[in-house]
Amino acid sequence: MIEFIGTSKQYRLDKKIIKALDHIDLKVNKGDIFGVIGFSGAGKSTLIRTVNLLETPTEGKVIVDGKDLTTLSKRQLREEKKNIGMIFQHFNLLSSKTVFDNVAMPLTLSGVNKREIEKRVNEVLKFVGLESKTTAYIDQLSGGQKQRVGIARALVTNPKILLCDEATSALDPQTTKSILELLKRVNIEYNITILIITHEMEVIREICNRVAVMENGQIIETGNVLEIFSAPKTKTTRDFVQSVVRDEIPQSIYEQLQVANPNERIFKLKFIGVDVGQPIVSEVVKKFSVDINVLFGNITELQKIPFGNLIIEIVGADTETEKVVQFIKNRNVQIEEVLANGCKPRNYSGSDLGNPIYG
Ligand SMILES: Nc1ncnc2c1ncn2[C@@H]1O[C@H](COP(=O)(O)OP(=O)(O)OP(=O)(O)O)[C@@H](O)[C@H]1O
Repeated sequence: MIEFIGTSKQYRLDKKIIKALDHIDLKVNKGDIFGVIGFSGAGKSTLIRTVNLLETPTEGKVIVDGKDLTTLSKRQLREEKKNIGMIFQHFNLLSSKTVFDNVAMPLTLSGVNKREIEKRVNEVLKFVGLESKTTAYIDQLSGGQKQRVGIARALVTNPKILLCDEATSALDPQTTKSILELLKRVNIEYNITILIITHEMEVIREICNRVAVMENGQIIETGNVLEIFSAPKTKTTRDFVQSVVRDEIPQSIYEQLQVANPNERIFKLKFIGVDVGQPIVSEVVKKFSVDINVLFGNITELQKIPFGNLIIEIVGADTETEKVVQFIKNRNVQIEEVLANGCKPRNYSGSDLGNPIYG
C-alpha cells in the first residue's frame, strides 16, 4: 500500500548536510496500522510527510497504492492525494470557522455540491461522535474533540490511507486512549490503512499491528508488534519496550538481594499468548528439587494476546536448575538468565526476598 524504496531526504543547513532520511526501505501493507517510533530528530516527521509529498525525497521512491508519487504530474498528484488523509499533533484547524465548516473544507475546495457536502459531513461527524457540535467553533472544544474534528476532516474525502503525525502527543492519557480507539474503528470500519508516527510506545502497544523503529534517519528494526515487544534486538527498541512493559527487576529489589549462594540463580521468563495461563511455577516445584521465589511479574495485552513477564529466583543444585530451564523451554516459554548491567549472571541470597514462597 505504501512502499519506501531507498528513500532519502537531505536538508542543507548553512554549509552542513543533514540526512533526515537515509535510504529507507519499508513496506506498509493494506489494512495495517503501522507505527513508526523514534526519539526526537530520528526522522519520523520527514518520513510521514514524504507519503503525501509535503516533503519531496532527494533520492529513492515513495510508492502509494502502486504509483510512484515522485513521478506524477501536479494534476495526477492532486488526484492521488485525495486518497490520503492526514491528522496532526496540533490539529491544524481553522479557529475562525465552525466544526462543520472545518470538516467540509476539503469537499468545498474540490467543488462538491452543497447537498452532498452536508450529507457526508454529518455522516463523518456522527462517526467521530461530534454530531451535537456541528455549529461550535474550534476554540470551544477540548483537545480530544479538536482531534476528532481533525479525524472527521481527514475522512470526509473517503481516503484509503490515514497519516497520523504524533496525533495524540498533545493529549492526556485518557483522551489518548479514546482517540486511539477511534483510529482503530477507522481502520476496521472504513478499511483504511493507517501510518502513525509517535515517540510513545504506548501508542504502538495500543493499536499497531506492525512497527518500525527509527534512529538517525534509518530504520533500525521492524516487525510485527508482538515480535518486537517479545524480542527487541537493539538497545533503542529495548528502551522503548521497557517504557511500557517492565521486565527488569526493580532497583529496590536488586538492592535488597545480596550476592552469595551459587545455588541461587535468577531468570527472566516471557509468556506469550495461551502460555500465560500455565501454572508453570507450581509444576516446577512439584517436579524438581528446587525452590522458587517470584521476584517480579506483570502482564499486558498486545493485539488481544496476553504477554507476561516473570522474574524468578531458582534455588537448587546447578544440575537441577538446568533441568528446570529445559522444562520451561519445552513449554514454549522464553527463559534467560538475568544479567545485571552486562555483568555475569548474578546469584543472590539473604533478605526476606530470599525466602522461598513456593515449595
Ligand atoms: N526543514 C528542515 N531544515 C533543516 N533540517 C531539518 C528540517 N526538517 C527537519 N530537519 C532535521 O532533520 C532531522 C529529522 O527531523 P524530523 O522532524 O523528521 O525528526 P522527528 O523524528 O520527527 O523529530 P520530532 O519528533 O522532534 O519532530 C532532524 O535533525 C531535524 O533537525
